[in-house]
Amino acid sequence: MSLTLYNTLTRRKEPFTPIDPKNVRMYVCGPTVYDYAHIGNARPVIVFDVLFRLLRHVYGADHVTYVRNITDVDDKINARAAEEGISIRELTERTASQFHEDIAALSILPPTVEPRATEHIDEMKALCEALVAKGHAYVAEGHVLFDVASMPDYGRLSNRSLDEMEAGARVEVAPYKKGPMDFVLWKPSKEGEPGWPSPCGIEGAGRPGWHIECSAMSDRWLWEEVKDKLSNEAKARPHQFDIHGGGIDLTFPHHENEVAQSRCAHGTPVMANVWMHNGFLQVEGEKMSKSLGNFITIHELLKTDKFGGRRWPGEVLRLAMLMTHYRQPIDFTATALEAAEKVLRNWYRLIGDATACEAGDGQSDVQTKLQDDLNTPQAITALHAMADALSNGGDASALARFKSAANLLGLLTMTQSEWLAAWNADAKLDEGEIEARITARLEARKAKNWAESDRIRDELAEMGIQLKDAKDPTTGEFTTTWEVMR
Ligand SMILES: Nc1ncnc2c1ncn2[C@@H]1O[C@H](COP(=O)(O)OP(=O)(O)OP(=O)(O)O)[C@@H](O)[C@H]1O
Ligand SMILES: [Zn+2]
Repeated sequence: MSLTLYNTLTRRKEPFTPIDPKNVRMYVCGPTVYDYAHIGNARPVIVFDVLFRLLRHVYGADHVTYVRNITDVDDKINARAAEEGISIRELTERTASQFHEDIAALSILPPTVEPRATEHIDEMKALCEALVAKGHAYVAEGHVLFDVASMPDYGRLSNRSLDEMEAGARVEVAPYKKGPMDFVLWKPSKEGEPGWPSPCGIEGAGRPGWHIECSAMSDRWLWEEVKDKLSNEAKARPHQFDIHGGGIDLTFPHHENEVAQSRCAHGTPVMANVWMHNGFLQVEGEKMSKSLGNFITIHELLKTDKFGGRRWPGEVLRLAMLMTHYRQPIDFTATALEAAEKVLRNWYRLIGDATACEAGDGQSDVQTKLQDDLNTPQAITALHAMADALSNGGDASALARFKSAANLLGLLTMTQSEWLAAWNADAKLDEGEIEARITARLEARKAKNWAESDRIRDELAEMGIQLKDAKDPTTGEFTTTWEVMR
């Protein structure tokens, strides 16, 4: 077994060695809960779910702690709640439960811990105090600010020098900052904004900056809560953990600043050993993002016909996403979803209602490929090879091996009946709609548009509707009837 991962910190692929193999620890930045998550946001959730599954498989399910937070205090949240005229709590609760509903449909395992920022304010304040006491932060006009000049290797993660950053700083610098790149750890809250008693002798209420939230939550759940059960080697490396992940846009400033806060507060050489970043999901070459307005939400993809004129099963989105390596950009298209759906349909047909089982003997090619920096495209190729072999005849254990190899990617987690039933229930096709599609298909046939006619047949089959074509022996007329597949 050898797992290699690309590390943003060293800019190369390296063998992964956990600090304590009995307690592998990973933190991934979760959503800021003020709006529906878009499918770009789904990418880190899916990618790190695959890594979580792989780590559990390699080190044992009870030996991996995965923390993915919820950011429920942020100025974007305040603004949205005010806009909608609802309380912040109402907005964050609603958005967080929508997020959970959405990602459950993508077969995402729940993380070990899902901490909320508002439940860790004391830890954030303690970090502010420690940073001020050690001369890495200062108080100015009700703010606590991190003094980046106090950290000699600030910029190491994102590979940029402080001079370069300062020269490029175009934002207007607040007059109370010592240096233009100094960032906020704590800021004052006005009447009506969420606030807590401030640290560092500041009077009045305030709230944390975004970066300090992740430094506090990762240390609480990956060090404080687990330190007693760690190996002696791991105890000798306090406040450090194995893997920290997120989208590539978080490298700077968010992760750079997390590193600065955590290392300076605890006096450590690293915050996390391995930093992993997924590439963007793009639309016509541009990052899918809320601010550009070019986004489609997970909810819309699953429940409405806004993308490609139809609804899509969550597992299709998951497979389509994993067809590209996590560090590459993905250009998102309906064609990719269609291709993924076709593959899944075939695979489900192949496994039928075989129930899940653990792969007993040996390591599959799928696992080997995943262990090479999560090479999901090659893992999927390996799954195709297993599927081909199976369709030429295979015994129950070959089937079980195929299914558990697919499970490692979070695929084929259901039986074929469950998949059809889930999709049918979701599609809620009424008879009128089925008839309308059959008419459309007959028209396509008349026009000799075989591709379209096949597409409609496949689409209905996907929803569990089987078509039967017949020619009337007397009139020669072509007719189609349908029935629900069993
Ligand atoms: N288009 C995208 N492709 C891949 N990952 C993305 C994309 N957009 C956001 N992410 C990731 O989603 C996670 C949640 O981030 P966050 O809640 O800050 O979203 P966001 O950056 O505010 O979205 P937006 O850029 O649309 O405003 C982060 O790990 C971020 O890197
Ligand atoms: Zn974070």
